Amino acid sequence: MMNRPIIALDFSTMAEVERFLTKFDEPLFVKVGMELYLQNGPAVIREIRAMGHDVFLDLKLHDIPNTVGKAMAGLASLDVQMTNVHAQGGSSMMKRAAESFKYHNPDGILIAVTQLTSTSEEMMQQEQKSILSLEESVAHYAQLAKDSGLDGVVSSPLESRLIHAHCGDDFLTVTPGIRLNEDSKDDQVRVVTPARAHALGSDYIVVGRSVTKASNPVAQYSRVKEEWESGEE
Ligand SMILES: O=c1ccn([C@@H]2O[C@H](COP(=O)(O)O)[C@@H](O)[C@H]2O)c(=O)[nH]1
Repeated sequence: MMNRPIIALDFSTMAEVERFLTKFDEPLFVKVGMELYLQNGPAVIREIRAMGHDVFLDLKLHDIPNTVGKAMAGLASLDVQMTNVHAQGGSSMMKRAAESFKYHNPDGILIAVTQLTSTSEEMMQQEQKSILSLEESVAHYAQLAKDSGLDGVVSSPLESRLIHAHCGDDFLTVTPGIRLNEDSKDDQVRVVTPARAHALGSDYIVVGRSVTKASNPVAQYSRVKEEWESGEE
């Protein structure tokens, strides 16, 4: 069975979140990112969990190992199903994050961001002065995350096959950069449709504005889910 699409709740206030979530009459898997968490704090997680939804807390921690390990202990106690760090923080940082997260939340999923879906190969080479191709860099960070004890990575679906080939089918690919055919890319660079993400073997898709900005979010979510599950546009 396919995992539910994860809906990115990129709102500023809890009132907006409540208005959005009360439209749905099923338990969802939602993502709380920096916009919502940094303006509202841990209370948003408690409220969303109390409504019966699963939560991916997407704060992309990236700091020295001690700081990330201690911060992760706090996040893990929030009863979230998934959270993340930035793989570019390195293996020591990821190992400390994994030890801390798994100790407090043994059933939770810990993943690492490889290269943001708003990053292109040109940006990597010109701005990060990377000598690797985008795919080489994603594969490298995925392997580093696996070796550090993490459960999977964030990438575009365009790299899901490559990650599974390097790290195995059980290593999770959690993939934003999802757009329906008629949608604008906005600030994203590496985008595909839900059906294409299915064909490319992603384990999870993360969908934000396609659903949250739709005139009928419930109908749009059903369409995303149907495409994702069937693999057909
Ligand atoms: O590489 C990444 C990592 C995280 N994200 C997050 O996913 C959603 C995508 O939102 P859309 O509106 O569907 O573009 C957003 O919360 C990002 O912070 C990502 O896009 N890419």
